[in-house]
Amino acid sequence: MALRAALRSRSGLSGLLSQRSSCSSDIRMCVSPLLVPQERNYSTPPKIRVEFDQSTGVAVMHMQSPPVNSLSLDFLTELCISVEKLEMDKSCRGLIITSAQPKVFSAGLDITEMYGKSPEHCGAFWRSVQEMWLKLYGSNMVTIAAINGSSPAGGCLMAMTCDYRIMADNPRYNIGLNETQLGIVAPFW
Ligand SMILES: CCCCC/C=C\C/C=C\CC/C=C/CC(=O)SCCNC(=O)CCNC(=O)[C@H](O)C(C)(C)COP(=O)(O)OP(=O)(O)OC[C@H]1O[C@@H](n2cnc3c(N)ncnc32)[C@H](O)[C@@H]1OP(=O)(O)O
Repeated sequence: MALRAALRSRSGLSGLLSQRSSCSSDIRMCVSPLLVPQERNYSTPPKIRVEFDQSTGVAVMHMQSPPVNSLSLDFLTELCISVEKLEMDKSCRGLIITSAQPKVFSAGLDITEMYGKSPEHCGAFWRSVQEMWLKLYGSNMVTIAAINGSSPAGGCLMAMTCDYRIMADNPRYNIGLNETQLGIVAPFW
């Protein structure tokens, strides 16, 4: 419902994002090496589940945030912490990222994080997006996106930051960047 409201009010959404784009250099400098969980509600089930096989050195990260693994601040924070933990374990050489949700790898940025929120919240959210792709793109592990469902926009970004991508062969699954259709201008990075 909130997504539909946000899509109906494109100008509000793009306005907020273009506000952030005007201080993109500031954002770049603000990316911190460690994300501190700020709004994590520990009563909710984890959005990320990691299985690490010591014998192969390969970890599988299951994204399990119903319904569509949208990239909320909480989700991104958990994901980054999980990647950091694996990075610190030198026996972990490879990381496979996949979805535990049916038909969707990730729906991209959580629209509800950007609609009707304060500039401060949008700033924190955008930093967490940057942190996610920087962490994956710069990882020492071999990273693979096992794309077992649709992966628009931020979901595509996440997959692109991995070293390899394998996508399930299903014509119903889409992948690509659609932010101009949504009226979003991706800021400089
Ligand atoms: C290599 C280095 C490069 C570095 C570059 C750095 C930066 C680059 C900058 C930007 C690039 C990335 C930009 C990202 C922008 C975004 O991600 S904006 C989000 C765009 N996402 C979408 O438009 C996806 C919209 N959703 C869908 O298409 C479909 O929902 C789906 C994912 C294909 C699933 O379809 P399905 O039929 O199974 O489910 P529903 O459509 O019924 O949805 C179920 C439920 O989920 C809600 N929902 C869907 N998507 C989102 C979302 N993105 N955020 C929040 N909520 C979402 C939907 O509203 C439904 O909820 P309900 O109505 O309450 O049931």
